[in-house]
This record gives sequence, C-alpha cells and structure tokens, in this order.
Amino acid sequence: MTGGLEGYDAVAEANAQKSVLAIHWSRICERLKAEVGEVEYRTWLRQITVGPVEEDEITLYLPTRFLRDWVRGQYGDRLGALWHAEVPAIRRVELQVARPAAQSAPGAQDATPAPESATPPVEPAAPAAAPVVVESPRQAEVRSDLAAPLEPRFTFDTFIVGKPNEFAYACARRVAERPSSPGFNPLFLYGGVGLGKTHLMHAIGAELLRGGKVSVAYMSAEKFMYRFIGAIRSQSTLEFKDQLRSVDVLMIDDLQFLIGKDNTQDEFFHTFNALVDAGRQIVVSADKSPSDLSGLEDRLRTRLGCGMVADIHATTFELRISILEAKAAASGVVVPAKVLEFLAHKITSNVRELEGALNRLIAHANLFGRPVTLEATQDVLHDILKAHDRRVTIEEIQRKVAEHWNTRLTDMFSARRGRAVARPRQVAMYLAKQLTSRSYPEIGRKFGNRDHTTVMYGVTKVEQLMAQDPAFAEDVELLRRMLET
Ligand SMILES: Nc1ncnc2c1ncn2[C@@H]1O[C@H](COP(=O)(O)OP(=O)(O)OP(=O)(O)O)[C@@H](O)[C@H]1O
Repeated sequence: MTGGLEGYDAVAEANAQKSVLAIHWSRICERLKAEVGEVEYRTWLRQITVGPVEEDEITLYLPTRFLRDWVRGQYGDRLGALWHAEVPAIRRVELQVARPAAQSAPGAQDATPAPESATPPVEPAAPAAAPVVVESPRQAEVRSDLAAPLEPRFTFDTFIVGKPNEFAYACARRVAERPSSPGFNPLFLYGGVGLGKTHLMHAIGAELLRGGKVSVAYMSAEKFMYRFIGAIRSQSTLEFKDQLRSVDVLMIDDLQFLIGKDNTQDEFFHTFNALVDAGRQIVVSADKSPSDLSGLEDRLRTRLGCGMVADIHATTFELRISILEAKAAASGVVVPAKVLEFLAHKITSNVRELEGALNRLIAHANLFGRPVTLEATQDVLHDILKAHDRRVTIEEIQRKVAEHWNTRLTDMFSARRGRAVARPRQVAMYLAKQLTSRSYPEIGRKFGNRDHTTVMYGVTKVEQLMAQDPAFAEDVELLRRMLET
C-alpha cells in the first residue's frame, strides 16, 4: 500500500512539475518567437519538447541529431539565458535527441520523449539487393519530383573530346551503356571549374533515359542538402530517403559543397551505401579528387574512390579550337578561323567563359547583321579580353617549375639533356604555351634560343605524359593553378 502511495505521489509530483515547466516554456516560446521571428521559430524551435529538471539543469529534446546540433549551435546560449531568467534555479540547458512519444502531437510541450541519448536517428534498412537493370520494363524517367531536370543541350553528341577529357568521356560513356559495371561504381568525375563535368553527367542521364527502363535523379550537392533540411523540417526524412533510394542512377554534382556539412555528409553516405549495395549506379562530380577533398569524412572519401575516378584536365589550345569550331558551326554564324584562334589563345580559363565569349559575338552578329571580324571581336569582347590578359611571364613559369622540381633555374636555358633537367624544362615550355600568348619560336628563344620544333616536341611530350600518368598530371595542374592565382 505504502509503496503504491509513494508511486502515486511521485507521478503526481512529476505531473505537477511538467505543468509548471510547460507554463514557463510557453512564455519562453513567446519570447523566442518575438526575437527570431515566426518563420525561424517554426523551422527550428517549435519541435523542442521539455524534459525533466535535475538539480540546476533542464533537458530539452529535439527529434534529430541534425536539429539538436543546429539548435545547440545557434540558440543554445539564448535558451540557457531565457530558462534562467524564467526559473533562476535553472542554470544549464542540456539538448538531447529523442523521438517524440508515438501519441504526442509534434511540439507538444508535455510530451516526454524517449531519449536516444547519443545515438543518431535510426536509418531505414537498406533496400534488398536488386538487379542492375530492372527486370520488368518500366518507363524511363528523370525523377524531376526529386531532382533537377536534365539540360537537353548537354549530350554526348555535343561534348567535344580531346586529350584533357577523353578518359572522363570514355568512363561516362561506359557508365551510360552499362550502369553499375564492376569498377565503375561510383564514377567520380573531377576537375576545375567549367570544364564539362556537369555536361558529362547530364549526357549520361540523357543516354540512359533514351535506352529506357531506368529512373535517373540528378541534383547538385547543394540541392541535396536543402532537400534534406526541408525533409527534416517537414518531418518527412523517411520519404526523402525512400525516394532517393528508389532510383536506379543517382548523380550528385559539385560534392565539395558538402565539406563542413557533417550531417548532410552522413545522410549522403548512408544513401550512397544503400544504393551501391543494391546494385544502383552513383555518379559524383567535384573540383578535386576524393583524396584531396579534405573536409569530407574519411569513410566517405574512401568509398568515393572505390570505383572509377576520372580527371578532366584544363583545356589545351587544340581542344579549345575544336569546341569553338563546333559551337560556331551549330550557331549558323560564320566565324573566321583567325577569330576562333584569337579566342582560344586569349580565353584559357575554362570552357564556360570561352562559350560565353563566343555566344556574345554571335548574338552581336545576329543583332546587327555585321560579319564577325577580328576588330569587331576585340571591340565587342573588350571587357572579357581585358580580364583575361595573361599576366604570367615565362620567367615566372621557369622559376616556379625549377623550384617545384628542385632544379637550378639556369638549367632552363642550359644545353644539358639529362631527364632530371629536360623534363622540368619541357613542363615549363608546356605551361608557357598554355598560360602566355607567346608563339613557339618566342618560347624557344626564352629557353636558351632553342628551335621552335624543340618546344613543340616538349609540349606534346608533356601532354602525353599527363594522359599516361595521373600523378604527373596533377603536379602540372598544381603548378598551373599556382601560376594563375
Ligand atoms: N568538351 C566540351 N565540349 C562542349 N562543351 C563543353 C565541353 N566542356 C565544357 N563544355 C561546356 O562548358 C560549359 C560549362 O561546363 P559544365 O557546366 O559541364 O562545367 P563543370 O565542370 O560542371 O563546372 P562547375 O565546376 O562550375 O560545375 C557548358 O555549357 C558545357 O556545355
């Protein structure tokens, strides 16, 4: 009997404490709403439920680890101060993850949720292994409810292939023809800005859809994050996960955006594993190789590097010319070869800018009905050309390259031919061709009066080595970036 009464007292006391806390909490909520605004309050704070008070500490619960971390970072101190102002005995606020009790309405203030302590929200079980190609044919679809639409211009037919991108192109083709082939899942495409990563991803998507039977979802990593946050806010994370895990091919662009976004990385990691385990294809792009994406969790970097990693190098003059020729031909406007050469020499940064310059020229020609000439080009594009005036000198290039390979600067001009000095010299010639507007004979003169054919040989040799040896290619790329900034 006594025990029963004690139990009753304890329950009554706990209930009384809950009601008192609920009154304080509703006042605090009003203050918070006034301080942060209705929208922010509803997004982040409404889902807080009040837990017990022990000594000078009150526990508040949030439904997910993501929300808990966010609220702790953004509002932790403020919550502490408001509770202390309301109940002076409370000096500390502890934020914990807990799912609300099944019956309680979201945000119900007297709900006593089931704490999950430090464990993250439970992930849905990975789907059972499924065949690579869906057995019962269904309509090919791009999951536009879930992802971004594909750009119709970005196909394999409109992608111009040259040395810097031929490997990435071949890998992309292979994935489009046989998704989830061993060794090609995930396909990780990386390279500098505006070099065609997105174009290749869309081309894969378009090709797969043409073949039917698959569902494809493409989205930027940024969109992935916002979709994920949106799902948390609307308490529909399970639907979000299910949607993502139901596609045959998932493509995530610009993965570097997830650096520092730990919760989204976690989510992506689980999605990634569930899809790959189920035999679905993943394609990812980023500005660096998996090993260089410091800031991504190690386990994610390791998995990203497990399939095929393909680099898109900076464009060569030849590739720039081919791209310009193809785009000019498609426009129907006659652009003289010397104008194309001029542009390919001047605008070396990336294909997006090159394309932008050509489009401006073409629009100008169409609007005013005047032929495209070199003079008109200089006039119409004067701002772009000014911004692209190369400031790098051959002397700077020689110095940086010599430092990088630890050779003497004088070996750039000397007659010595050993590989240890010849290779850096060839790299410097290659970079001089890439980063300055000097001709082969001019470059030759700067390298101890060498003949222009020696320079041409050096440039070709470096291009060949870059195609064969990724480590060497990365070295050269690094030098190039250092010189350009
Ligand atoms: N080899 C190519 N052939 C034809 N067009 C190309 C090629 N490479 C890039 N482009 C064009 O250049 C533009 C920029 O390419 P894209 O958006 O694919 O670059 P990205 O590498 O994804 O850049 P970012 O890192 O900024 O996302 C697009 O219009 C694309 O069609």
